[in-house]
Amino acid sequence: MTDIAIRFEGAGKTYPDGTTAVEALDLEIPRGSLTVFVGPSGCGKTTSLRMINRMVEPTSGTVTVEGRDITSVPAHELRRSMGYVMQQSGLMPHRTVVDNIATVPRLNGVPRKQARERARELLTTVGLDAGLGSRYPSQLSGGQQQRVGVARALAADPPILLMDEPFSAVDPVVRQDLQRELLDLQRRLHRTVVFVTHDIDEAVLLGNKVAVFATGGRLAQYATPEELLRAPADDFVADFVGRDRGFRSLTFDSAHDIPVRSVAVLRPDGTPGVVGPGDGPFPGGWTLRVDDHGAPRGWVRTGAEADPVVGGTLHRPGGSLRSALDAALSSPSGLAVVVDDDGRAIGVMEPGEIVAAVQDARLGGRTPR
Ligand SMILES: Nc1ncnc2c1ncn2[C@@H]1O[C@H](COP(=O)(O)OP(=O)(O)OP(=O)(O)O)[C@@H](O)[C@H]1O
Repeated sequence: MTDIAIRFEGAGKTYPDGTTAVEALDLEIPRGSLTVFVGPSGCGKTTSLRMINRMVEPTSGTVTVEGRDITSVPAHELRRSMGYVMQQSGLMPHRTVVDNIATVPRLNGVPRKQARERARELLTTVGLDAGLGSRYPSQLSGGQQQRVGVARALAADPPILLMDEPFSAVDPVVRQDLQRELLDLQRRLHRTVVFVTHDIDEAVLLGNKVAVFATGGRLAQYATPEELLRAPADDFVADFVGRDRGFRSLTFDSAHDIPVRSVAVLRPDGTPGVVGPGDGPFPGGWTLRVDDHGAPRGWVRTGAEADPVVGGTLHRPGGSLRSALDAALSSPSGLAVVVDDDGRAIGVMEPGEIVAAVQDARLGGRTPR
């Protein structure tokens, strides 16, 4: 067995009205990976996804799944071997949540009781209370319905999961939860997931590989998120990925070369102290207030009697350059606070040293545009 689960070879789709939805597509999707199809509206992402389960038949070329030309597999059989999740969860309104999830296993001959038991288990897998199983879809929130959609797609334990803009109809907060849970799920289950979105941030967050489609159904670039951000293949990809891509790509650079400096601290009982590798001088003229456990509680000007200015994200050792930069930019003192796994302050990073590291990262290996 190769490590390729799905292979498009010159696979194209031209509709009878002459619209070319997908130009001859060559693409290999590795087994166990999460591959994202991304691009503007109408560029052929959904059509390409649907060619995998024969909801759309290519007009040229072939699609193979696990080495088999899919036209040799009856469409209904093929679809049962793949989970499918779409934007509107597509749940059947007159069936309970549990029976919705159990649909495909029942079609595959699993006895009702067993299928329902498994359905309840799956509810917990996707982060829902098993008690919701007896409700009807309309009695769930949009985010809950999408989770049920994912549970239903997983019910037959398919090796391949096709997801067509599954999170785009829910609000941004719920969407973030769903994205995090999908990543979590994928870490445990290692399915071959093909995920369609028009949101580049979602693509970069979720994808092991990202296929960027351009208008007219052309594949503009197929790369890891990191490659995409660092070296967009052409102007179309560069524009689509966006101007702040350099900033986003810092997520892939480590901050480990930036020295952690010591900082003056003030404990709740008023005793001054120092955390960090040395005993000064302390950068920036600021003192960090800490609580009894040493967790940061805000900044005061050294020597000044004032309420601390709170705020700022925290950086952890091993974190990315972006995390260090975020911590500095959001810190009232301009110093990035570094904390250990227990949240205790262990020092600071100076903004000048962070910026120098950002410049180094940009010069080393970035394609200037
Ligand atoms: N049945 C059809 N007949 C004719 N043209 C079609 C048909 N289905 C889709 N198309 C066209 O094919 C092109 C690609 O459509 P597709 O749905 O794959 O795009 P998409 O990238 O998924 O878009 P979106 O993000 O808007 O869902 C579009 O121009 C669309 O209008």
